Amino acid sequence: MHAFGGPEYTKGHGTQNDFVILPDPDGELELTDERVRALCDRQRGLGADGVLRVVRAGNLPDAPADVPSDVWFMDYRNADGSIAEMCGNGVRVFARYLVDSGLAQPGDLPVGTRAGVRPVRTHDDGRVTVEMGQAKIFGESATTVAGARVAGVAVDVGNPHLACVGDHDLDALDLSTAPPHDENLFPDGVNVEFVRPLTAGEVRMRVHERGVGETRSCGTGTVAATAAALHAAGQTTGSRIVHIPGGTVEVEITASGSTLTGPAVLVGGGRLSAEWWQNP
Ligand SMILES: N[C@@H](CCC[C@H](N)C(=O)O)C(=O)O
Repeated sequence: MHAFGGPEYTKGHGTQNDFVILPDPDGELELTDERVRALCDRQRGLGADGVLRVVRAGNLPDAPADVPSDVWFMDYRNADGSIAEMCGNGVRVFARYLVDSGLAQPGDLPVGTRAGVRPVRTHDDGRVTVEMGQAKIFGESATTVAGARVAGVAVDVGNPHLACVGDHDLDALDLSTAPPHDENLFPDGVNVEFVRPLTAGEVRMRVHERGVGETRSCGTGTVAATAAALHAAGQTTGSRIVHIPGGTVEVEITASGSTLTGPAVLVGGGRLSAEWWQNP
């Protein structure tokens, strides 16, 4: 057996939005953009949509001041190395990792993110519920698909989204490149959801994620999609079952916040090669 000798990792996913989890309680790993890109690369690395570093908030210099220092902080990176404020599927997988590795007790626990602390509840059946905060609709906008304008609403779920609700032919959508967006409304880029209402209370969605590309699920995206679907139906509160290519999640939006419930799976883990980590 090779003694790989590099950092520990675990691979996990939430509705097939997949992550490499790096435990680093003291914030000692030098997590460069290049290392993140290499880890997420599906040919030269482990392959993932993003990286979740597990660090005590007090040991991460850029953790927001309102996150208590002893809270476990999800230092999230997109596959291209960029930092995002929030990742809903990531929080579920992160909480599953904390519980399964003995860093937290099952039940209710807080997870620190760049969008603030997110209260989480782990369930016995493997699902995890995350309190996602308010999904704020802050404007109307549009993108273009195959030369045609597609209208949507701008939604802030801690990170930015353009959620387009309509009678889309989701199977025919080409999301191999990023749908164009209004740079004035979304100066830091945007995650774009195409949402098709099904029967009452259910929608289907595909997503192109900022810093990643098309993914099989996006937790914050499902919350944005639900807020947009409710808005299109003239409502501000309610719930939706959201079907994404990687599975199904449940979203509820109330007057004061929102919740996301879905599965969180740990696949396995080991150690990276120390040599690869030095020069990935
Ligand atoms: N997959 C995530 C969202 C990850 C961040 C996003 N790509 C961004 O840049 O905002 C989720 O499950 O919410």
